[in-house]
Amino acid sequence: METGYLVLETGDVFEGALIGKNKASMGEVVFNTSMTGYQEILTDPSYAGQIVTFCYPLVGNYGINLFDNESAKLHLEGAVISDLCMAPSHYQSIKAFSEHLEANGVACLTGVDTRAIVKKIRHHGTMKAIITQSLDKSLMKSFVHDPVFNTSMVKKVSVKKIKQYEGSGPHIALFDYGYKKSMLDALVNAGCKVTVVPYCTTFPEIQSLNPDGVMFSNGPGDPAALKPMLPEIKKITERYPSLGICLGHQLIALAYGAETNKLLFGHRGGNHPVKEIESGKVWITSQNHSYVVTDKSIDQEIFDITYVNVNDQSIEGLKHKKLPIETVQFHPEAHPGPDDTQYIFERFLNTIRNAGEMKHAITY
Ligand SMILES: NC(=O)CC[C@H](N)C(=O)O
Repeated sequence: METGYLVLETGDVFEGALIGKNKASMGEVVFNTSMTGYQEILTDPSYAGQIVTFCYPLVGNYGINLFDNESAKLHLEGAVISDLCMAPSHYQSIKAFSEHLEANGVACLTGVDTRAIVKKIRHHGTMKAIITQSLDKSLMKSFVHDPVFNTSMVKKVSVKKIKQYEGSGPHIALFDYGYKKSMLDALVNAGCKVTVVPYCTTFPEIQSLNPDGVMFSNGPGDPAALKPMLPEIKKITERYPSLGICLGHQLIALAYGAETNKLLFGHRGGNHPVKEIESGKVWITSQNHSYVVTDKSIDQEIFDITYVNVNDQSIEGLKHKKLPIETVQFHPEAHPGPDDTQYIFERFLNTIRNAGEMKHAITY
């Protein structure tokens, strides 16, 4: 293995061993506190443009299997690991983490003090970083010119054409902003027919599919980058029972006039406690996001706040007061992390079953 470096925007340099892609890789450095689930994290499209620091010290010990991919590709820009296991042991393992990254051209720096990196991120916030083989000065200049931080990555990860999955239950249009397969699985396993649609699908295009409900998926980047789509999202949610998850939640809130802001270092992990306001119950949730809906920007004439984060009181869920629209910031589909909040999918499907008459409530 060759020597490599993680260089942060602050100028801090961490030396380690480089595997995967041997040239420079740039992204926004974030950290994830999950103890397992590295394969799901590698393939979650919401990590596009990011370098993920794994907080759990041992990664790769159970290898890579055929079942845990959340999408067909690895989307992250790079991985930073304390202790990478090169000889995995698990009956389902088909290859090692290092082989998987090498085959997919993703840079990985291992043998670094990830605790020190996490401390930097917690203090300065998520920031630009490079995984590199050389400490060439010209590389550092590219921090200033990185397009990744200015454009929407949703376009890159979304399907280009609609894709259908047959089922005998309700028909759901699933907006693909970079959806995780577990989200599709939750619907298909419940018997739904699912039509996955590109991120830029308009209201008339959704109407022509005649769905019973619409789901707005997770996805990478700043939700504000999808501003041109907000009027369409508003019309769609006024017409069809809707569920928004993570980026989908943020977009629905924006469409109804709320604002989003960026947390200092986000929530990424498998044990984020979230309080359900109505029942007072605390659910342990899977999370992966930087942005949140700004609480003061929510019009409480339009939305009830349904969930809040126990650690920082940030908004974790909304419910429209009149229309069947529900949104959650966390990931009920889990993978990785606990599936305690899977009931949100069941509730959505029950809402659809009870909402038949609403179809004609608002017409255009
Ligand atoms: N997982 C997601 O959908 C993330 C949403 C958004 N990209 C954020 O970071 O907040």
